[in-house]
Amino acid sequence: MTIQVRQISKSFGSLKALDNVSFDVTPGRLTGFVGGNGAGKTTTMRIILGVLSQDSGTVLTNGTPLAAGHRSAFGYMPEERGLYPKMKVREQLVYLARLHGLSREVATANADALIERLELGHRAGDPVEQLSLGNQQRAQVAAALVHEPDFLVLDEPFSGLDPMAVDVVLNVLTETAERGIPVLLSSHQLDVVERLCDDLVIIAGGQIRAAGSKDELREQHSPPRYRLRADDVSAATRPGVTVIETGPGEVTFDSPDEALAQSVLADALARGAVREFAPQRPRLTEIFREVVTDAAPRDGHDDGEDRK
Ligand SMILES: Nc1ncnc2c1ncn2[C@@H]1O[C@H](COP(=O)(O)OP(=O)(O)OP(=O)(O)O)[C@@H](O)[C@H]1O
Repeated sequence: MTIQVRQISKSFGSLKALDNVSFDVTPGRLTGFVGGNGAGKTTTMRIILGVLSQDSGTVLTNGTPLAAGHRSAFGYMPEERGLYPKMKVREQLVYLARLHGLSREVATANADALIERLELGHRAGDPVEQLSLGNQQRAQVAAALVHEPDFLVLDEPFSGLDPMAVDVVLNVLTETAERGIPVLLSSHQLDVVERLCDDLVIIAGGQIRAAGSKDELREQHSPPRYRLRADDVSAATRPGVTVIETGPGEVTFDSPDEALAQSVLADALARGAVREFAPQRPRLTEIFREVVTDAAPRDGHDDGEDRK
């Protein structure tokens, strides 16, 4: 099942929080939804989940507009979280799964499996409010998954987690995606998203600035730049090639096409040993900066701090 967000717009008074937002969340892949404070991530997720209504636009699954009933099969980890603080972790997970119509046996089996996968076994009998924030967050992830959702939406699932907890949660999300469930997660931690996600959607000022697979985005936004480390790097000095940086035994250059870059490599090989030849791909942080600063902020769009 592919989730298709199509031309969603939403205003709060005079503030246009979302402006014609469109993107896909594909099964089997982790899609990272990235943007700064107030960019529109939570608003988009709430609209997908049906807890907030859009002014215009549609959310579709495989081409069919989403019906309210279908959304009950979604899993959601809201930004404001949402577990009952006084209820014990295991009891609460079983309860939530039962609310979605699962039998006691299946609900219990799912809860126990998630408790184990998220390494919460030692706290399963404690009320949520007694857990550390990181463990509460793991419990939230379990709550979003315990009823076997067919689409998973997580608002900032990694914020406040230590690196080991990030890995534990990530493994669970990757397994979920591998079972064919589309997973959309928002984050402002670009390094984490870069490591974890297959697809990216970049939003700023309520508009989608870039979307696609991590590799596609790197490809689209990379300058045609190469790095060569070799005995003799003088091959890069030739018409059509722009040398960006050079040092003993190494050179970074831009070449307008792959064939010309390959001829630099062939030449360098003819002259001696080549230790490295590779295209230089930009990091996500660089792409993000490029696509987000490309567009000036629009009137009335704040940084989201006033509401928090
Ligand atoms: N209920 C609301 N009433 C008024 N303005 C709102 C409301 N919800 C969101 N906004 C505004 O809409 C814009 C988008 O907010 P949103 O929470 O979707 O951003 P975000 O990308 O999730 O940001 P953050 O990372 O800070 O949570 C912000 O300017 C915010 O102040």
